[in-house]
Order: sequence, then structure tokens, then C-alpha cells
Amino acid sequence: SSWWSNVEMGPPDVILGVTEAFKKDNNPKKMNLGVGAYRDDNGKPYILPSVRKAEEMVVAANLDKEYSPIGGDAEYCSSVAKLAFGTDSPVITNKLNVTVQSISGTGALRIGAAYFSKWHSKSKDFYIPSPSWGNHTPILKHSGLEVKSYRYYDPKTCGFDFAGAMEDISKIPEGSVILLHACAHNPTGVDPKPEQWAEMSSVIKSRKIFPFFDMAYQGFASGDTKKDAFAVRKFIEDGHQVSLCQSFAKNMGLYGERAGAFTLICSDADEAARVMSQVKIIIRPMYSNPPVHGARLVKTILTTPELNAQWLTEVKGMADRIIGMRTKLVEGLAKEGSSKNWQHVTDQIGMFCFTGLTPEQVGRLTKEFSIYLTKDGRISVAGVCSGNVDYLAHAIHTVTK
Ligand SMILES: Cc1ncc(COP(=O)(O)O)c(CN[C@@H](CCC(=O)O)C(=O)O)c1O
Repeated sequence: SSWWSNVEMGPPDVILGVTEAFKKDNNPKKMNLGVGAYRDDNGKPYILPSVRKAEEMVVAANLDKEYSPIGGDAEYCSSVAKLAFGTDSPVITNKLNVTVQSISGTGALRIGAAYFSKWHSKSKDFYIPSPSWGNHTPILKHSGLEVKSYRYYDPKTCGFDFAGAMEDISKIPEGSVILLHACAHNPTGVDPKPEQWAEMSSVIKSRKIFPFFDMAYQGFASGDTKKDAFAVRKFIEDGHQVSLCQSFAKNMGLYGERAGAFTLICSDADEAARVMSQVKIIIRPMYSNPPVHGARLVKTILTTPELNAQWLTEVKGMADRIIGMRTKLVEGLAKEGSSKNWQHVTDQIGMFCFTGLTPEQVGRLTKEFSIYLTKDGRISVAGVCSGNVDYLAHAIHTVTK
């Protein structure tokens, strides 16, 4: 018999499995609202013109294909840290950030989980929002961390359960780690207001909890990279030693190039050197060193002023298209005669809308209308365009009336 006769068939991925099912559907009206990947108003993947220009510059530079350093290209790491924290942040000017390139956002989370598992002695407990991105739990568990949750989403209002979150956070034991979505919360699209972030920062500090940020959508939420980094920069201002996971999959459209970064903030240069040495010791046996191309594109954009300016207009353009589709969907539902309150569709921000549809209603959308979305009722608004928004409104009204 085979060595592998004991291997069972695993379930399809909750998110990426939706695309597999979508591809098998022959209905010309089918819609893929599963994966959080941007599409233009023709429903096509979008390569940002600034990325294309950066690509021409990188190719023209005739660079070699040598190994990257274990932590990635130093200029790349410095440019992405400045994007996150701000060029004139004391973290940057005093070189307190240990920043390494990662294999996109997932890779940053993997490095972070492995680092905390080995070096965060106070606790192995990670508190993630309820709900959170589906891959957070398996990534953290893979590093032997305990995953617990704090209230975040209020199904009654389809909004932020601030009181619930604060009550739960005030009970999280000292030394635990709290995972925070910096902006464009996945899957709910619900973000704390600035004044709520300030209160969360205060209670997290007083309770000596470690803030671990996942910022996979900087610029993609509001269209403004500074605004979307508010929470991270506020926590730094309040004296937290944050850790940060970054992704350039969405805000630069570099999904398959796998460009990201992981940062730990240290107290001084000596600590930073020691911490960097241990982060590299974690990366080396994981994948040795990161891929060069995506990082070269990101670095070229961030360090070429006119390209950076062009990119900022393009990322705002993506954010604005999504915001516009939210409005058109709510208008479409009103035109259909829906009497439900769909305010949350336009209140929510970023790639996703947490519709509030039940798994049964989600099943009907797929079965009766070939509209594909995750069972929790999350839709990737990027999959909505002028050509299909009315069809979506009709379908949602039909299954919710
Ligand atoms: C909060 C959050 N963190 C990290 C990532 C990881 O993205 P990278 O591609 O590794 O940079 C995602 C992507 N979530 C999207 C994309 C598909 C997926 O990987 O699940 C989603 O939820 O649809 C995310 O939403």
C-alpha cells in the first residue's frame, strides 16, 4: 500500500475555496465576491500604472538575481517602515524599528508568531477580534500560540461593539498579546473611531498588554496612507512598543509578488541589534531569504517621489471606486424596494462589507444567482462594478425580503 493511504481529504479554504467554486460555475452573470482582491470597473484585475512604471525601471536597471539578505533589502525595509510610522517618527529617526521583508502579510504574521512564541516570555495568549481574518488563527496556532478572542463586531448594529471590546480588553491578563487590525478590519469593514482607538490604547497600556498590529490595507481603506496608519502612529505616540505586519498585496496590487514586512519596535539601538539577530535566526530555516522582484517594485515606488505621488493617487482611486460601489449598492437595494436598514454597507470601510446575511441567505445567493461570497456574509466590494451592482442588489433583496 502507499505511504499516504492514511491521508484524508482536507476541506477547501474558507476564502480561497470560494474562487475555486466560482471558476466552475458557467452562469455568465456569476460574481466572485469572495477573495479580497481588487478588480476595476470591468471586473478585471488591476495592475497599477505606477507599478508598471516601476517594473520598467527595475528591468532597465539590469539588476542581478543574487540572494537577498535574510531580512530583505535594507532600503526596502527602511522605505516601508517610513510609510508605516512616518519619516519623522522618533522610531525612524532613532532607528528603534527592527524591520524585515516578509512573504507578504501572511509571511509577516508567520515571522511574528514564531518570534513571539520564542521570545515573548510573559504569555503565549493572543487575543484576536471576533470575527477576524480566517487565516489568523491557523497561523498563530502553527507557532504554538493560544488563540483567544475579544468582542469586536455587533451583529445588531453591524458595527463596532466598542463597549464589548473595552470590557473584554479590560479583562485580558497582563502580558497577553492583542492583535489589532490597523484599518479596514477583515471581515467586518468596521474600524474604531480615532477617539475609540485612544481609549483602547490607554487600557491596553495600563493593563500591560502587547499591541500586535496587522496593517494589510494601508491607503486602501480611506485612500490616505497617513489616515490609515492613525492607530499604529497613535499607539507609538502613547509609548507602546508595537509590532507591525504590512502587506503590499492590496494597496499596490502585488498579490502574487508577495511583498510585505514585519516590524518590532525596540527601546534602543543595542536592543534592536539583538532583536534583529534573533528575527533573522527565525527566518533562515523558514524560507532563508525573501523574493526580490516585488520588493524592488515597492522600493522603487516609495523612493521615487513622482512615482510615489502617482501611486498615492492610484490607491485613492481604488479606495474611491469601492466607496462608490457601496453607495450604488445601497441605492440599488432602495430601488428594489428593500425596507431593511443597509446603512452599515456605506458606514463600513475598506475591501469588505459584512452584509449581515445568514449562511442560508448566502447559500441562496450562490445557488439561485451564482453570487459567490464567504459563508459569514462577507462580500469583497472590489468584485462589485457598475455592470453587476444592480444584479447584486436584486439578488440580496430577493433573499432578504
Ligand atoms: C487582515 C489581513 N491580514 C493579512 C492578509 C494577508 O495578505 P497577503 O496576501 O499575505 O499579504 C490578509 C489578506 N486577506 C484577503 C486576501 C485573500 C486571503 O489570503 O485570504 C482576504 O481575506 O480575502 C488580510 O485580510
